[in-house]
Amino acid sequence: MTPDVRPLVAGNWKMNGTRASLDQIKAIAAGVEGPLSAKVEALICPPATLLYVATALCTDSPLAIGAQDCHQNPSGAHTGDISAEMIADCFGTYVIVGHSERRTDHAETDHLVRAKAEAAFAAELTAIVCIGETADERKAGQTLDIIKRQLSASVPDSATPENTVIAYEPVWAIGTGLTPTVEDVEKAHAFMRSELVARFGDAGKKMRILYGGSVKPSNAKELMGVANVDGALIGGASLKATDFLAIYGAYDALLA
Ligand SMILES: O=C[C@H](O)COP(=O)(O)O
Repeated sequence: MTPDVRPLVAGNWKMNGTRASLDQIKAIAAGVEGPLSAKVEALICPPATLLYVATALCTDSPLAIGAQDCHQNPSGAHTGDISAEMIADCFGTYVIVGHSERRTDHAETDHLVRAKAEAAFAAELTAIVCIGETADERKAGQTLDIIKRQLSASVPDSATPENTVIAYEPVWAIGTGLTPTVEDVEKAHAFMRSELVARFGDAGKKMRILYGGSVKPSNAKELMGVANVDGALIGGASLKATDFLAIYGAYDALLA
């Protein structure tokens, strides 16, 4: 955790979820009602097909709804893409950009990810900019070099604590059940904090840095308790309301 920074517990549903899954969103929205919501923010990013109906379900809820990607342009001939403006038009407030699955499946570069984050800012969305090393890069001892390059190249100069969240997701930890040691998470997050402060000054002290990669109810308290870990980006465990809420609820003990 970082002093005076409101953590964010975010779920990324990836390419999962149909209308039947809206019951999980309803349960999460109901589950995050209560005193903890003043201290910890909750977000679900369903597939784009569910975005509008999900925001409609959450109008009176502290649960925020976001999207998983946006195009870098505001409109135009880009079949199959959605713009940041369209997400805002559906009342989404966040968009994930640069997830490693997009970097791999769609060959997204740091330069493109930065342009997408800028498009998000223009539509008054908060961008969750994802970074993280692969297993080979880790084995080669390049973790901090990769983090440094991706942070510097993917995060726009106009980033602020309000419009930007960083999500550190070691690629080898995503969906594998593997997580870095607490010491490794602490080291990576301390490094990102120092890089953000060097670039953005005081604003860099307040920018949230999430950890993502096999976060589960069983390891949430330990991971969320690490210095400079300001929440989680959760894949698989966010699909079930009970698991998501158990992770969110880990802050009950951490903030007690
Ligand atoms: O965006 C979320 C991450 O890729 C983590 O996924 P996971 O929790 O299934 O490992």
